[in-house]
Amino acid sequence: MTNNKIEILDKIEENLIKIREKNALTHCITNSVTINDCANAVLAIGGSPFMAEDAEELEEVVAIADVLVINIGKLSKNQIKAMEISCKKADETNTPIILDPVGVGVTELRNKITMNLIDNHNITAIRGNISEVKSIAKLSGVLDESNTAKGVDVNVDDIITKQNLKTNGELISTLASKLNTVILASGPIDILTDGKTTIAIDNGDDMMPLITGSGCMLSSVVGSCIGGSNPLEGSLIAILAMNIAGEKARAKVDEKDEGTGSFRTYLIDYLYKTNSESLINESNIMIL
Ligand SMILES: Nc1ncnc2c1ncn2[C@@H]1O[C@H](COP(=O)(O)OP(=O)(O)OP(=O)(O)O)[C@@H](O)[C@H]1O
Ligand SMILES: Cc1ncsc1CCO
Ligand SMILES: [Mg+2]
Repeated sequence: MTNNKIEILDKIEENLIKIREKNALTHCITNSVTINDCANAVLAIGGSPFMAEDAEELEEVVAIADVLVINIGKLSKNQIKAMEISCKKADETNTPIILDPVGVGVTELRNKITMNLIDNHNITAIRGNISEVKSIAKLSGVLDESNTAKGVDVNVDDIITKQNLKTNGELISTLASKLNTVILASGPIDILTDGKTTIAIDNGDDMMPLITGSGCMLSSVVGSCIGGSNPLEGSLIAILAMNIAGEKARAKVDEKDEGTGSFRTYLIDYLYKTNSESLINESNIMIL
């Protein structure tokens, strides 16, 4: 991708058309807490969700899928096996794999599963909160020490701010190069990088972390967008679509004096209403 902001924004319209035309079959192995929100988010952006995880059918599912999303939020023995079978098949069929390493750093099991997936398969993109991304940096030998996430939530000491943006950008870019993958680290400001181009995205709303699964939904939407375009540009559309939908959903709940339950519904509504004009005009991105 170019490092020119105008050229990056110029590609949004054609990529969003491609994503909608492709209607990428998005195979998700994900946690049961937010699985329904993920399926609805995929439909809203223009993908086609397929949540399958029984070993018996997985090779057939991956063979027809455009993209595979792996979310380790609520692991079970069956799911771990499903992830291994699906990723092995996805490597054979060159199907992009998106990894959401929920809670990596918090338990040994999550560390083991995450690093097994990263070390043994072609991961196209990793989407996690900044604590999760830093934990992977530590496990990969790119960072000496890291805080741990608070369960599935970011550690407050890690939150991306204007002050630590450059340092975080450099760290995540180094990690992306080392792992040969795109990384999208989320928070109040998000950082997206493939190791060559690094973009900060300052959109979204502080109500987003107050509903469960805004990150899981984002990872699934990243999957559909990558399946319909390409890793870096697809991830950029996904994060802009989610965060601008978040901003509009917040304005709507404030206007109607509502709360987080309604916010969750409006988030899907505005994801569905995503259009390139608003992604371009309302985006607040900076090339690092
Ligand atoms: N304080 C904030 N202000 C604006 N946007 C935010 C804020 N916190 C998170 N977001 C947005 O919310 C979405 C999810 O990011 P977050 O870092 O909370 O993911 P997560 O911790 O993996 O979530 P979960 O595991 O609950 O699904 C991203 O689109 C991110 O940009
Ligand atoms: C709350 C929760 N617990 C395991 S997965 C999940 C969804 C948000 O990541
Ligand atoms: Mg998460």
